[in-house]
Parts: sequence; structure tokens; C-alpha cells
Amino acid sequence: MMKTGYDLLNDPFLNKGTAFTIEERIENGLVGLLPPHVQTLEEQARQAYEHICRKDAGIEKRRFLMQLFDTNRTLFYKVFSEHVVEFMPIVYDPVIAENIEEYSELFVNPQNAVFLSVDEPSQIEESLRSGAEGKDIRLIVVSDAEEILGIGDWGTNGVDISVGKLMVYTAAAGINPEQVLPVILDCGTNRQSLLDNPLYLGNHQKRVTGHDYDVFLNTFVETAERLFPKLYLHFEDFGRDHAAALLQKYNKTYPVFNDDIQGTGIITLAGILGGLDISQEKLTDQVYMCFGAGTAGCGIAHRVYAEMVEQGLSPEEAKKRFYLVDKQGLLFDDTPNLTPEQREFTRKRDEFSNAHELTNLEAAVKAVNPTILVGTSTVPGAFTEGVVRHMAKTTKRPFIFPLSNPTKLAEAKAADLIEWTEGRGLIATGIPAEPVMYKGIMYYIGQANNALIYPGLGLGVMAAEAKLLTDEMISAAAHALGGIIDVTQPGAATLPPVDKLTEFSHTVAVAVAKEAVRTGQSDLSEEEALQNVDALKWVPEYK
Ligand SMILES: NC(=O)c1ccc[n+]([C@@H]2O[C@H](COP(=O)([O-])OP(=O)(O)OC[C@H]3O[C@@H](n4cnc5c(N)ncnc54)[C@H](O)[C@@H]3O)[C@@H](O)[C@H]2O)c1
Ligand SMILES: O=C(O)C[C@H](O)C(=O)O
Ligand SMILES: [Mn+2]
Repeated sequence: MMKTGYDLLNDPFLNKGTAFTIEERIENGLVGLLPPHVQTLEEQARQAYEHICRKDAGIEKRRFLMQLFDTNRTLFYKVFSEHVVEFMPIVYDPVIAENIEEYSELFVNPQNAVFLSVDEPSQIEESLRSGAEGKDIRLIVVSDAEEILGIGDWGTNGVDISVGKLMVYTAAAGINPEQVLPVILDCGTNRQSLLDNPLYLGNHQKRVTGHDYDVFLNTFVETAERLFPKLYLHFEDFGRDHAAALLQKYNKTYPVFNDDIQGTGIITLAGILGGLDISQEKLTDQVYMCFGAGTAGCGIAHRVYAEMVEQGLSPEEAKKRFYLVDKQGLLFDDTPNLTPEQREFTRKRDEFSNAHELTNLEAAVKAVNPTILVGTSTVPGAFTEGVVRHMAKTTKRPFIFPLSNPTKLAEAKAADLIEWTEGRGLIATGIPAEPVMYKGIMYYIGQANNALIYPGLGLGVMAAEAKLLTDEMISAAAHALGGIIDVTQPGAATLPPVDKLTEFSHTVAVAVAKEAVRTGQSDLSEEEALQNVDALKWVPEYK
């Protein structure tokens, strides 16, 4: 049934607000319900942009943008797409982190997300059906919010990350907002301040783990896959104990993706490959150190390792080039409490005469002389001047990637890294960083954030209707970002700039779709898959 009157105005997917024409107003019971002057989408977008410009604080700008999102998706995406560089940090990381911390206090609208509770697995199907409203859902971003960015466990407040990641899918890769569903799995929270907060909108109980958690997750995955047969399922910000295990459990059956493990792995490898284009060195000569060997840290190490093997090293030779540092210091075979992912890259104590002293990053860096240092530790300022100057002394072009988000948790600031390495550092950061002027050269800083890769990757998987997301497709995505930057320019960035996000998302999608077809993960011809890359793209305009 066609919606009319306020039902129409209150449906963000159908609403055009003041852009409803006189004829549409007459036909749809809108006469007298809108101010008389009819605007174009372009006029609405300009007006909205000027409104946002009046606001200073990021969180205020975000609130206004979310009002647009809540009332008129087309207008929201028109404004967002026209100002991607400016609004990415507002809609997404880092400002999204502020919003998550205050989600319950600031709540006005559930934003078409689906809220599932660990106590009510029997309601999963009904909830997903209601959220989908009969639409052809192709993409779900789901989180249990145990490890949101680097800010930890935020329970139901973490729904913002599912909504926010999907906004980037649409702005970057044109994924139709009517074919996506943000989902939050409320499994409780271990954050006492939320449990004590009467305004907290999630379940006021400690996290459920073990059998009940597994059953809940499995019911969710199986139900979603049954209801939406062409689903691409994106996992986001699960805790270290569950993220890799869930990926392993489902990635041989369904096209599933863990952004923190795989997305971050791809974008970081792409940044390293970009840096190697600049330094004209070989990956297989590098010595890799991970600081913060959790979900993202081990995911990235695995991806770089797989690339070394692809480039000709034996698995044993490649492993010798990896060192993980976590809370315990450098990780050895006999370090207590290792995760299965850490075990892949532990070292032997007898490799070092002072193994017992390697309990912190600086000691480990001095013992190993890494050429690549990637931070996913959530420890602000961990890449100290001492650590960085040591790398600059022992390595001609040190790779230093402080990737922890949001801004307040980054292991270092780009400007310090350029100065401490005297401009020789090959840098990428998790959050956007301004270019740095140093001794007459402008250094552009690559943003190694998975947002630069997951939209294109997802579009490629969906276009090919791939059965699974495989290592080959992931590798194709990492290689697709090469050649976009002119690496001969002094101060060139290690990764392409966000203002080219839509273009390179397309490039990534094409590479991934082709690889899916080539490796038999798609039943489509290459031509059909590539046609789908274009056909799936939604543009913000009124129908
Ligand atoms: N740039 C990106 O695209 C991107 C993607 C994913 C995650 N991240 C960031 O990486 C960080 C980690 O995220 P995660 O999902 O991997 O979390 P996680 O909890 O799985 O991993 C964090 C790891 O850091 C370790 N750690 C904590 N304190 C430490 C200390 N003092 N010294 C050494 N190690 C320490 C933890 O033990 C854990 O192993 C977050 O800040 C997140 O925002 C960035
Ligand atoms: O959300 C981001 O900005 C990247 C990443 O997924 C993270 O968890 O930090
Ligand atoms: Mn994440």
C-alpha cells in the first residue's frame, strides 16, 4: 500500500520533505502539510550544509546530520557524499565515539536498527523481519559492542557503530540504504557505569558468555542467512575472545567478513605496499613488529605474513620476520595467556640474551630493530620519541603506523613521527591527520582505517554474489589500491586520500568481483559481476 500524508513524511526512505512537487503533494495527501515553496534536492542540500556550518562542535554537527538521516535518507546521503572528507570524521570515527559514550542520554530515534537481546533468542526472526520491512536485505553490520574502537565495552550504545559503518558503505560504495540492516546484539555489558546508569537503554546485566552466547550468536547468524539468502554479513567490534573464533566458525559456510581483522589487515597491508613503492624496498626484507596483539593487531600481522608468503618466502622464513608485543611485553612461546592468534607469531626465548627484560615496547624495539611498527594497542603516546628515534637510527625508511582509534588513543601523532624520523618515516594513522610541513616539504599522511577498504570490498562481494569471502579476494582488495598515488612526489602519502574514496571503492569492488569469478566463488560471468558493480550503486536522488 502506498504511504500518504504523515506516514509518507515519517518514512525516511520515501520522504522528500520540501522537495515534494505540487503534483506529488496533491496525489499523496500532503496538501497543507509542508511549507508552500518547493525546493530541489540541491537546494535542500545547500541549505542543510549551511546549517551545519553554523555549528562548531563535531558532536553538534553530527546531531544535525543524524536528524537528516532520521527524516530523509536521500538528503542525508546527498549532503554526506558531497562533503565526504569533511563529514567522515563527524558521521564516523572519531566523533562517533563521543556519541556512543552518550548514546543513551542523547537517544531520539532507533534509526532503523534491529536490537536483539541475548535473553530473547526466540525473538530474533520476528525482529529481523520487522526491521527489514519486506526489503531485499543484502548487507548486515552486526556488533556485540564488547570492543568498540579502542573505547571498550558499550553494550547497546554500540548500535551506533553498526549504523555508522553502513553510512560509510553507502557514501563510499553506493550500497543502497534500503538493502542494509544495522544490528546490535545486546549480550549485557561489563561496564559498571552503564549498569549503574538509570538512563542506559541496554540490558542492565553483566555480559553473558559461554553456551548461551554461542547459541544466541548461532541463532542470529542462521536466521539472518535463512531470511536473506544473498546476505553479506559484516562483524564489527566484537571482543578479542570472540572475533576471530566467530569468523573461523562461519567463513567456510557464508560470505562473512570481520572488519577489525580483515578490513584492517587489508588497509594496513595496502599502506605498507604503498610505502614500499615510495621507498623502493621489498616487503620480504622487512622486520614487522605489532604493538597490541589483539583482534586488529593479529589480523594485520596475518595479512602481512600471507603477503610475504605470496611474495615467495616459505612460511618458516616469513614467520621469522614477525614480533608481537602485548601487555606482557614481547610474546614468547611460554608467555602465559596467549590467544590462538598470538600463538602463530610467538618467538623463542633463547633467541635473546636478555629475553626477561623485553617486557615493554622500547626494550623490544631495541632488541629487534623492526622496520615496521604497527600500533593497535589503545595505549596513547606509546610510540615515544625514544622508540621512534631508535627506529629512525636503525632503519632508512621506518614504517610507523599508530592505528588505535579514536584520536585520544593513538600511539603517536603524525607530526611528531615526521619530526622524530626527520621526514624519513612512512606514516599512516587510524584517524585523519593533517599534512605536516617539515623542512620545506609537505608530508601527506595516509589514513589506514578500514573504512577506506570495506565498502569497496563489500560491493565486490555483493556484485559477484560470492559464496564465500576468501583470502584470494582479500589479497586482491589490498593490491587494488596500488598505483593511485604518484609516489615520486616528495612527501607522498602511503595510501590514497579520502577525497578519492568513491573512485577507489569502485576499483576495489571490480578487483574483488573479478577475483571471486576467477576463483570459482561466483556463478556469474565476469561480465555479469562487473555489470552488478554498477547496477548495485545507488545514488542519492529523488525517485
Ligand atoms: N585503523 C583501523 O582501521 C583500526 C581497525 C581496528 C581496530 N583499530 C584500533 O585498534 C585498537 C585495538 O582494537 P582491537 O579491536 O584489536 O582490540 P583488542 O582488545 O582485540 O586488542 C587490543 C590489544 O592491545 C593490548 N594492549 C592493551 N594494553 C596494552 C599495553 N599497555 N601494552 C601492550 N598491549 C596492550 C590488549 O591486550 C589487546 O591484545 C583500537 O584502538 C581500535 O580502534 C583500528
Ligand atoms: O571504526 C574505525 O574507525 C576503525 C576500526 O574498525 C576500529 O575499530 O577502530
Ligand atoms: Mn572496528
